[in-house]
Amino acid sequence: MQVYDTTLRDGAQREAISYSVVDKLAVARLLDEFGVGFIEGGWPGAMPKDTEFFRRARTELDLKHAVFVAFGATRKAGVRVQDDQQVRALLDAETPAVTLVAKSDLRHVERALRTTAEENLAMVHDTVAYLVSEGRRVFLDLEHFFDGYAFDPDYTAKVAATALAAGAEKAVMCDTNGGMLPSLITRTIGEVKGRLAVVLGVTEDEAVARLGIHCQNDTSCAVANTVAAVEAGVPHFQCTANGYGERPGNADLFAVVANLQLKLGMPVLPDGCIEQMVRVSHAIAEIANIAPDTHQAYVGSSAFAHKAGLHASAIKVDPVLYNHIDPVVVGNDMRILVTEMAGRASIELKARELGVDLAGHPEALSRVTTRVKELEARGWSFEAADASFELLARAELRAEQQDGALPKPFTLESYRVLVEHREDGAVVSEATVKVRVKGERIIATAEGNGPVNALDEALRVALTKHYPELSRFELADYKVRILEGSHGTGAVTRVLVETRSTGEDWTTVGVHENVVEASWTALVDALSYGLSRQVRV
Ligand SMILES: CC(=O)SCCNC(=O)CCNC(=O)[C@H](O)C(C)(C)COP(=O)(O)OP(=O)(O)OC[C@H]1O[C@@H](n2cnc3c(N)ncnc32)[C@H](O)[C@@H]1OP(=O)(O)O
Ligand SMILES: CC(=O)C(=O)O
Repeated sequence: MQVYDTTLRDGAQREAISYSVVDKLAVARLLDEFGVGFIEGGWPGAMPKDTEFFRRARTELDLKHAVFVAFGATRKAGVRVQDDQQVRALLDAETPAVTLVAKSDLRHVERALRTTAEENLAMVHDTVAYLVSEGRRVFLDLEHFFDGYAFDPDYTAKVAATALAAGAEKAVMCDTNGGMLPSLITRTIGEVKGRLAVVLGVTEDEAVARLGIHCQNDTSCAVANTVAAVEAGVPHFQCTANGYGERPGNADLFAVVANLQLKLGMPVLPDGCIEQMVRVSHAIAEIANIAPDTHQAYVGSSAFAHKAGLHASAIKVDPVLYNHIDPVVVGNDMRILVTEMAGRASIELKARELGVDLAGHPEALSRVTTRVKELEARGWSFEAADASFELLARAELRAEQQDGALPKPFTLESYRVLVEHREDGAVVSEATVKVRVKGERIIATAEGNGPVNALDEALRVALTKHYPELSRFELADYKVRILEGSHGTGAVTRVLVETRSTGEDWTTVGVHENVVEASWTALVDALSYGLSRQVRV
């Protein structure tokens, strides 16, 4: 099976992606580590960056698994192949393999290329034969193959046969406009292999073994179409990391590889590579400057995240019951989400994940479950606030064990926040907190660029003497959402605070009609949680 990656060529045709040469080198290394068989690096001669990339790759890219491929078009109509500058640039790239794009839909030949059916066949033949004579492995991408085949099957099959007869290793059927469905792919390949077998004088199995598949994702079926082609006997498939590509994109390399390897038992990658899937997917997203899709199959952080209580109750018995694969196989993790849809099993599993054992404490478990549902109904959201959930679970566990309340690093007497709009337009916030810390009453005041920042600063001033570790805590993110009121109440504000300290981050939540009070709750949880992890309070 040939796993052919075109992230650096077709994937770069996605809106908003613009790789530098250094980015391209880094992506190529990641794809090679992932074990793909071919890496299409770009179109040398079409843009200076790609020409430069191929020049630098010669000395800077030491591929362990993959064959490096340059991409370009067949010679121009009416131009001798030896005189075509684009074809020259393909040779100058000095790659062991070249992929040529050719028109295979007669309408495109006549209307886009503005040439004859015969000249297009000659362009294909001459360019393939020339590059083969220069020692290159040649693949031919048949643009608009499926649309062309539906319009004029004889001509489209003839373009494929011409390429193969001229020495192309594979004729790759491209669903360029991405309009196919799996059943149409299967049916077309069934017919095409029969036609090619006759023209090439080989068996149908030998004919299909000379084909490849390249699917765009305009019907959201690119992965399914690719898998259908492989199931029909096609031994070469082209994909891009995370499905990046023109318009809605291409077939996602990771989903195709996982489907073939894990569902159909085809060993498409070298041993040990499939476990790298999540790491490679996210690293390429980072380089492409595109936030990873959390819901992407196999590699998304939500790909194995379970929210429904019923799921969790079965997962508690055996995770296999609600996961289509073991997430570890692709380098992912299962997660249990705690929300209003949680049942006792979800709460027990989530608490266990956070190191709180509620399994032997049915009353505490019930109370935490009820409390989560009540709070979520009032606008709280624990899904993204593990730290607040952990504090809640620990508090209920201590109550059941009659250990008293969860120790708090401080108790609040009061806080006050002022926002002053001055004559010169400056807006200054000032907060005063009065707290008791280890028996000492402390009053502290601080200014900030907003009321929450001022509160955070004042609290730190008050607590730092007793908890110097606080200086390492950094408020990393602060999100506010206004929620519709429910049960006759007014709107409420939900605040999520993300805090970071050395090697760790955690998120807490607060909800109130007043944004400052919601922020205060989230801040207090953030500091309490952080201190409970780092010092005994
Ligand atoms: C389906 C795909 O995604 S294939 C990959 C497409 N990728 C790209 O187009 C990205 C890189 N492209 C480019 O940088 C430029 O389009 C270039 C350098 C290739 C060509 O630029 P230009 O010479 O200015 O031509 P332009 O882009 O306007 O048109 C393409 C030309 O190639 C011709 N052409 C198109 N397909 C082929 C083909 N398979 N074989 C030969 N010539 C072709 C067109 O007829 C047109 O010729 P014309 O200039 O004589 O009218
Ligand atoms: C070649 C290619 O990218 C396509 O036809 O979609």
